[in-house]
Amino acid sequence: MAASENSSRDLGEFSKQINLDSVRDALIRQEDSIIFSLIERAQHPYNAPAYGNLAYGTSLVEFFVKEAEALHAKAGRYHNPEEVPFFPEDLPLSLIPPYIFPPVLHPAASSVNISKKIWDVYFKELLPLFTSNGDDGKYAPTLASDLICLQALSRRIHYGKFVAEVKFRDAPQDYSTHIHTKDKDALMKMLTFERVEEMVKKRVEKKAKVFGQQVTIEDKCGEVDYKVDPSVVSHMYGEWIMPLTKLVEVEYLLRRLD
Ligand SMILES: O=C(O)C(=O)C[C@]1(C(=O)O)C=C[C@@H](O)C=C1
Repeated sequence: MAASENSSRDLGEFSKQINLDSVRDALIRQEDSIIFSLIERAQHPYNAPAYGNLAYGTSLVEFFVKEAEALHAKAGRYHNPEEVPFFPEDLPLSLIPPYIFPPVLHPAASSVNISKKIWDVYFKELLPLFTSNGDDGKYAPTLASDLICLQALSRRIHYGKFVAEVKFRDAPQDYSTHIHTKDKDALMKMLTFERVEEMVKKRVEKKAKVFGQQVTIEDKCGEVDYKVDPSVVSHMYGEWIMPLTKLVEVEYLLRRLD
């Protein structure tokens, strides 16, 4: 749909329809993208030379992601408030007319960007957990897979802005008290649902089992070999993906009354 086709009435309606169930549904859907992206990346070993510094001070991965983001920016990817670039500096302008996204978030949302943290966590913590040691020399497909992983993780984690927005709308008075006093711990406590987090960890483990099985025509008995260890996926969610989503939620809420 072209920009001119989304009427302001439709945009307003959408903004009102979003609720905790719908944002949680979006997070559940994004689990599929994350798990498939990990499975794709796990086809290759760690491939350290893709991440080391090149002679002129950058790495192959940095070059690859910057160039890809420049192309995506020209195609309008970052008009979408769900998409946050890793290298926002010097991105080219979009060549296509902007699609007008429903104005769900507070304008200060655009200043919430934890891409650098996500980048560090992905390369230092996550990648070594789900790739084997070694170097197959196939750096182009490796980096293409890294890009998809990074984008899926970033979209999920920054989606915390939408989650925080619906939580704020559901209890504006309670959140405002802690926002005024900048009480990060109280905000973190208010937005945390341990029971939901346990469900997320169990579900992603199950999805990793279903999506990561070798499918054969004959039924096989015995040990199943998974493409990515399902318990590692659950661990990643518990240790990094959900905590970073909550960090985004807190950062967004702190700016919600600006
Ligand atoms: O579902 C929520 O309420 C969220 O805030 C999302 C999320 C998550 O990252 O999955 C984060 C915090 C909650 O404790 C539970 C789950």
